[in-house]
Amino acid sequence: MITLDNVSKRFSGNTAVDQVSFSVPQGAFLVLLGPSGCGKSTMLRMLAGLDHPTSGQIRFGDKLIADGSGDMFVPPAERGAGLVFQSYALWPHMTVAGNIDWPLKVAGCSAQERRAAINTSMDMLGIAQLANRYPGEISGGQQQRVALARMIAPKPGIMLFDEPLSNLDATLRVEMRFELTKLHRATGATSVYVTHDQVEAMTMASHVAVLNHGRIEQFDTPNNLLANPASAFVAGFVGTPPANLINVEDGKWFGTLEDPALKGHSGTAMVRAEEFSIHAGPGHRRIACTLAEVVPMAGQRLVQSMTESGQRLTAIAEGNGLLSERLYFELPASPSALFDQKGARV
Ligand SMILES: Nc1ncnc2c1ncn2[C@@H]1O[C@H](COP(=O)(O)OP(=O)(O)OP(=O)(O)O)[C@@H](O)[C@H]1O
Repeated sequence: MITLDNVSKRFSGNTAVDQVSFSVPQGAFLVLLGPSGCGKSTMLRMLAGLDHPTSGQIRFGDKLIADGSGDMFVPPAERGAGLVFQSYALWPHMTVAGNIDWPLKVAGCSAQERRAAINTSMDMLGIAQLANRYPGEISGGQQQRVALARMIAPKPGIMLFDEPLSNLDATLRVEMRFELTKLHRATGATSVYVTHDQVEAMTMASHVAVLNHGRIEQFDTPNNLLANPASAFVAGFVGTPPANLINVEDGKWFGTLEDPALKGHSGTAMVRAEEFSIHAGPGHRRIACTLAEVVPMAGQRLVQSMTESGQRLTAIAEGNGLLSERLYFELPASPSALFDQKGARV
């Protein structure tokens, strides 16, 4: 179990992590998800022991490993946590096997233990045939596999990942997502994974912490984030495509279309792309748009368009029918969720 209790991290006046509390059970796959600069890496670095919290407490199981008061700080090497970064950080003068061996050697394992751990972790990542090559002689994807094998060789109880797939191309990323999920299951280690890619989060996580400006917007399962976003920020960040957030003024969609379902509300309303229907002409509950972009997606089309007031809307079009430049998006009978002017769910 990993527990954070009111953890904050300030860098000379700048608050990177702001009073974060959560707990995940042993064996969880926690994803820290959020836009650039929201504090994900700082949280991971505090778990790894590379940064000290300014206040609050971090526990692995029952053990206090860092306390903002400064009274307790377990050094990185004694936390039983392995770390993999976006850059593979392999030693260029050591072979693949030598790189994997390095942390085992530092930990003082016997030659026999080391040999067994190197072979097991190379087998798990499917890189045994590369054992005697140098990092300069293997591809980027293979280097990332070596970095992962090096991380799991000492059998860490906690695996920490900082955007490990961002240097890989799209096809390799999909393959490695699958490999990472397999690795997580096979090792049983609790994983914490930093990304700004919500597809990675949704496919791999058991728990997701959505971060914004150093604070947790929502801590939930991937399904609940999609079904019940706690804030406008979450609704506009997760999902493929993310939901539309439509401006509502005094009970009127876009400030112009009055609707009893919005009575008295000002803020935003959530409409998922699949809840709009697309029409060629005007009508009840329809808003005029200009076609901006059409993206084919799994037998359907993602249609991006712009309203006259400049709001970008996304809808799903079935089939291959021709779409004219002038379109009308029809609103559903009621919004899936309403958010107030500060973005909180109402
Ligand atoms: N060593 C540091 N000194 C000062 N400010 C820092 C330091 N490290 C991070 N920050 C600041 O803390 C905030 C959070 O940074 P952090 O790297 O944790 O964000 P992130 O969500 O991981 O971003 P990215 O996805 O771009 O890596 C940012 O405003 C950043 O500038």
